[in-house]
Amino acid sequence: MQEFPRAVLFDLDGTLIDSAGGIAWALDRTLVELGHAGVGEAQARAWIGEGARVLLRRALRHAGSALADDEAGFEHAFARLMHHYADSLPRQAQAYPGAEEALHGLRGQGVRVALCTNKPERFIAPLLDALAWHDLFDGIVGGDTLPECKPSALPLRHLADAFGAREAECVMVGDSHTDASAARAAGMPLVLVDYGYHRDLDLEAAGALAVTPDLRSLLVAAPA
Ligand SMILES: O=C(O)COP(=O)(O)O
Ligand SMILES: [Mg+2]
Repeated sequence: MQEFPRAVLFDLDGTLIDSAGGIAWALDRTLVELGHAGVGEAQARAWIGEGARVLLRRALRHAGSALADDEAGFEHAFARLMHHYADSLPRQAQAYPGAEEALHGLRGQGVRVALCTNKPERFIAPLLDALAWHDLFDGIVGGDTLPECKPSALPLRHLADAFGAREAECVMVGDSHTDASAARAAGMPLVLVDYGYHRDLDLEAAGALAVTPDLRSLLVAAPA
């Protein structure tokens, strides 16, 4: 990073926490309840990143379920997923090594730290409780907080605005093409993690300032 940012916006799933096992558990319970086979974690990982509705629609299509394209049926299935999703939060609360240290370190350096996730907003506070990450974020935007979610630029612009910062003075840190596209649309510098759920994303070609295996590398760019 050439200049130290005023704010760092973090994606959640696949970037700060390895939540795929918990999300897959909730998805499979939903699918089985609807009479389909579960898909397992490896398959679910490939569908995470564009919010829970996209995840469920992909899973229903994969299962050949008519509910994927039936509005009322889909809403019923989505309500079941949300029910199981709430129960899965303790399983989702797996921080990646270095994530918590990076968050504390940035805050200690006076950088504003925000959560910019496509996860439904209602689950964020309980998940932060489970992680004991209560007061770590200066701003939080979930997938249904605003009229548009990532890959729209809106959540990123909203957070930059809330911090009185220009987009170019912030950094978006994420794992997937939704993060990369949102950062590009917002004109915000991007850092990608090389783990996570980056289906369809060519890490080297995504235009990131850096691709990192460890979020603690964000602290290296701090001014002396
Ligand atoms: O819920 C999702 O699909 C992904 O959430 P994320 O934006 O934190 O990766
Ligand atoms: Mg993600």
